[in-house]
Amino acid sequence: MAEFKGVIIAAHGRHYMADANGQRLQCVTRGKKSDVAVGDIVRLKTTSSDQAVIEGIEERKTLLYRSDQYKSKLLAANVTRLFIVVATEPSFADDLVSRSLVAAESAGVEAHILLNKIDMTDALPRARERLALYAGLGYPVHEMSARTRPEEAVALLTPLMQGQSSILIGQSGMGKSSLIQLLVPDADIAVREISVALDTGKHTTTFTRMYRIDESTSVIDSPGFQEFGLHHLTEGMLERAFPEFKPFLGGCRFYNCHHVAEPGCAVLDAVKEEKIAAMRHALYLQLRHEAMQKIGY
Ligand SMILES: Nc1nc2c(ncn2[C@@H]2O[C@H](COP(=O)(O)OP(=O)(O)OP(=O)(O)O)[C@@H](O)[C@H]2O)c(=O)[nH]1
Ligand SMILES: [Zn+2]
Repeated sequence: MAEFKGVIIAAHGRHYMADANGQRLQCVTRGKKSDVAVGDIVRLKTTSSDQAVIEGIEERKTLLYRSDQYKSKLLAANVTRLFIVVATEPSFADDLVSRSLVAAESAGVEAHILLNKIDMTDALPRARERLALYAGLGYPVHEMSARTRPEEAVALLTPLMQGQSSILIGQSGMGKSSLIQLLVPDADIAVREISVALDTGKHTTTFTRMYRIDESTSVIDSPGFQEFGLHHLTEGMLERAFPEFKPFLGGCRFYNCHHVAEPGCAVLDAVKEEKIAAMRHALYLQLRHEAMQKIGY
């Protein structure tokens, strides 16, 4: 049987769904391997009319993943743009926004922030104020209301997503599902089909899936997350994932400065002078600490 190519459009544990020229195939990997991610282009061999085995993974352009002390979890492959969905209410966690930005930077993925629920005007000024930090770092922040101004939200997002492989991530309750519904009107049906095929039962929101919008445009919906571990990042990757550190990186007294407590550290000086936000430096220290806890996977 000849090999052919497909794209992984859903993953649930070690069960995958691939799309090969419009045909949906349930897939498994050979052996115990589970290193396949949604968005991967895979080489397949059919085993029955709607099933296939994954023989290999084509080289990835990008790979987003999370990790804790013990293991890492692939989030999505070949993504070119990451959208972090936040809302005026409930309020969002800066820690998760920054971790997502660090993940995007280290994967070479362009990150944007979507501020949803701007109809909740009481909470809007505070949300804007908090997001000014990220806008100041160069991350585009786009405002919308999925519920009260859906057409405007679609008009804003369509050109941002055109020709891109996007992923939407966000904490629960920010309106990510509402935005996906606007962008992919038949998302519900697609999800039901996939969850029957992959036998995910009621857990329709617990798996990552990709929707094709047109030939060159796709969007990945990933489950809401409360934690975003980045234990896999090395110190060198970490400092480069904070764009605001860049102007200062060559300026430390010690060439191998860790920017923790060293004398003559240009990064620490910049924090003192408020050129770098203290909160972001604190997260850098936290991520550095986490990376050192890595047990090896
Ligand atoms: N006021 C207002 N409410 C919104 C807006 N967008 C979504 N909501 C509401 O916010 C709640 C959460 O929206 P969802 O789209 O389910 O949020 P989610 O981020 O997908 O959350 P999970 O499904 O828990 O991951 C729902 O009650 C939506 O109706 C908006 O623009 N304005
Ligand atoms: Zn330093």
